[in-house]
Amino acid sequence: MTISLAVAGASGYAGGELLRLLLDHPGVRDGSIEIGALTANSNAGQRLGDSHPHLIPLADRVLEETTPEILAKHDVVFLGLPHGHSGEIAAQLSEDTLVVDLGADHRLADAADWEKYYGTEHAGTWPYGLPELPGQREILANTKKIAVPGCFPTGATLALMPGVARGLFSEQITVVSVTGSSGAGKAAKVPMLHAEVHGSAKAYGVAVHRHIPEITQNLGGLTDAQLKVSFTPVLAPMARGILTTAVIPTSHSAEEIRAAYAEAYATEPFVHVLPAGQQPMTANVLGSNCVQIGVEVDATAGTAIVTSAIDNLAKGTAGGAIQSMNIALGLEETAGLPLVGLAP
Ligand SMILES: NC(=O)C1=CN([C@@H]2O[C@H](COP(=O)(O)OP(=O)(O)OC[C@H]3O[C@@H](n4cnc5c(N)ncnc54)[C@H](OP(=O)(O)O)[C@@H]3O)[C@@H](O)[C@H]2O)C=CC1
Ligand SMILES: CC(=O)N[C@@H](CCC(=O)OP(=O)(O)O)C(=O)O
Repeated sequence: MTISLAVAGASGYAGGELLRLLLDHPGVRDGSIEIGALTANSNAGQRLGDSHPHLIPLADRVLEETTPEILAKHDVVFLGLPHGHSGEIAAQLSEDTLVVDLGADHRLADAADWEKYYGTEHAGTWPYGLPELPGQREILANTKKIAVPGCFPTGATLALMPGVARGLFSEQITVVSVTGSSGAGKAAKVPMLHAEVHGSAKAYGVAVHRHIPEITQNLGGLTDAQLKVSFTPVLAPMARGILTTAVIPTSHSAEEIRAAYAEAYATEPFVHVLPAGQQPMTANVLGSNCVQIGVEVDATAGTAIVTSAIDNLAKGTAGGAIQSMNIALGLEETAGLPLVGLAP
């Protein structure tokens, strides 16, 4: 049986990255998965190649309107839409359709958190598409709805998970993530122009970024401790990549913490804990679904310093979405997901 798949928001960065990865998915290559409708908003009626000239095999496909009727004809629907647009569309799709939401709409469990940080009505909560979380693969293998994590929560959660779950850190967690500008999407305006971003770096969303409750939710689910999570994103002059630095008071040694991380991630295909003294670099993971993690301790300060590097568009969005789709469809989890980055 052929699985038919649609991508809503195909003209955007997340939709484009999904299609780039899907084109090399073994299911697409052997014909068992068919790329069906590609939909957009302002670009509907245009060629996909006008939005994504790099997607050469699909360049002449015409983008359709994003309607439930067009999406409903498919077994799998990816929603790469701005926040607040997935809930209404998803509600009009069949219960049997595997819907993978790349937006934030279904990530948070607490409606009050959603309303506080997003300012609209909460659409509901779906199983969270981070397979590395304890017990999550089983949940994803038995669901038809997946909320793909935000890019910062992916980098921060994977950087902190083993230390928090094993009680190696204190409750006060400080996270700073340096990000490339593609995280803001194609529709971003003046603040993302080359002249504004090039040769400069700036913090934004300070103390109010909407990924604070998502990171807190992920880490809070791993411990009974009352975590206090501070998160600050920093925009850097690069297109892709997120480098996260987490600083957490600890009384444990670097060797002990690194051994705990190595053990926790020993069987994870995409998570790589680096040896002592080696630090993650965004270039090492670009274009891949991989995460690099560095673990050090500053004994003088009494803090662990854990760093992680991801590609925001790959493991941080489209790659993570395909990884969860693979699990939900009973396919090889790593299918179609590059294990090697594009460095230098
Ligand atoms: N970029 C990233 O690194 C990450 C993105 N995400 C999430 O993925 C989603 C997509 O982000 P991204 O691709 O970056 O954003 P883009 O702005 O690049 O793309 C948005 C897409 O949604 C379409 N769209 C815009 N408005 C509407 C509407 N009213 N109805 C239907 N479609 C609409 C656009 O169509 P058109 O261009 O034709 O107007 C475009 O295809 C967002 O929810 C984002 O938060 C999550 C993690 C990381
Ligand atoms: C550079 C930049 O602007 N990045 C975006 C990250 C968006 C994202 O990954 O996540 P959502 O799916 O939750 O929107 C931001 O900080 O809002």
